[in-house]
Amino acid sequence: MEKLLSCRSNLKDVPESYILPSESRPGKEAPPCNMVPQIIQASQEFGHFQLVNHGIPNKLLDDVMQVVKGFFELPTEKENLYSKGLKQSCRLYTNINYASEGVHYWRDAPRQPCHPLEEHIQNWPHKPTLYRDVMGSFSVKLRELSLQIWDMICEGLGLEFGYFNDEHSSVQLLTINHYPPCLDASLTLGLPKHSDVNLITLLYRGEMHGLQIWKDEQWYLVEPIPNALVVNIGHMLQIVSNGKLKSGDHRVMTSKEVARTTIGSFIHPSVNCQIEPAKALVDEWNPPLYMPFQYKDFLSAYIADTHARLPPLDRYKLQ
Ligand SMILES: O=C(O)CCC(=O)C(=O)O
Ligand SMILES: [Fe+2]
Repeated sequence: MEKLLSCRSNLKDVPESYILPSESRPGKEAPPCNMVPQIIQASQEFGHFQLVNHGIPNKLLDDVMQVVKGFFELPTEKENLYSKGLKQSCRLYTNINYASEGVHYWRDAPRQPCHPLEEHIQNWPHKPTLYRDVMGSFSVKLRELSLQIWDMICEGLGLEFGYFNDEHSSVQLLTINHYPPCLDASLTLGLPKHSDVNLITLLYRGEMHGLQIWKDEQWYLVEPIPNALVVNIGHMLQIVSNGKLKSGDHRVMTSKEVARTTIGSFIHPSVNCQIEPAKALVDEWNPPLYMPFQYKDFLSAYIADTHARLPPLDRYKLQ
């Protein structure tokens, strides 16, 4: 009969019969997949990628979808948050800028600042009851994930780790995009062609179709992958990377049959942050492509340029 392992107290070596063949021993597994080159390539070619196995539990993602859908079923919560004043930090608005845009877009969107959480959460909607708990945990996890992705981007670009962990990332806005069913989806858009203005966006959109990206002069549907997050490179990251990464144009289609709800976490610089190509990426062979500016100046020029249909980065280009 075999002896119990726990009774063999004075072994000097591991008995032959326990030794695994060398290829199956622990430590011989394939090294973890290095995602850095893939992230850099996707950010250069598309300005977008999808992230799976990101560590945010599926249960939290399900809860998030439930509370945001629940929010849109509560007329009073919506009315409380609805605001025409752009100064209100946590507000529900419709379209992009209803007063000034020529054509309206088929979208309602609560927008809520969320970093640091304790400074903002008391202004968030009260209902559904779990809204603050669930969205609070989600926003913290999305921010951590954004910083992790940045570390990978820093590694890929040759920037020091934590390059963005200062006023480049001091603002985080959570936007819930709600696109109700539309009588004729061929006549409308949920959002027009745009690139996000900020540095990086993480978008959770459940399993619904609707998001398209612009590449090589045509629109491509972004296939929903269960529980994946879409990552968008924004205009500011294009500038800081001195054009090595590209902000990705995208738009949102509407649907006649179903409402679609998505949640975006937008990491912005502080309004006074100086934005410019990172010094480590500029030398005599790689001159800066953009001039320095303050983020708040970019934001006001962006609105004017969008109305005038001018590409928003052109006014900062050096060549
Ligand atoms: O809802 C989506 O699929 C995209 C939303 C988006 O592009 C945005 O909020 O900037
Ligand atoms: Fe966007």
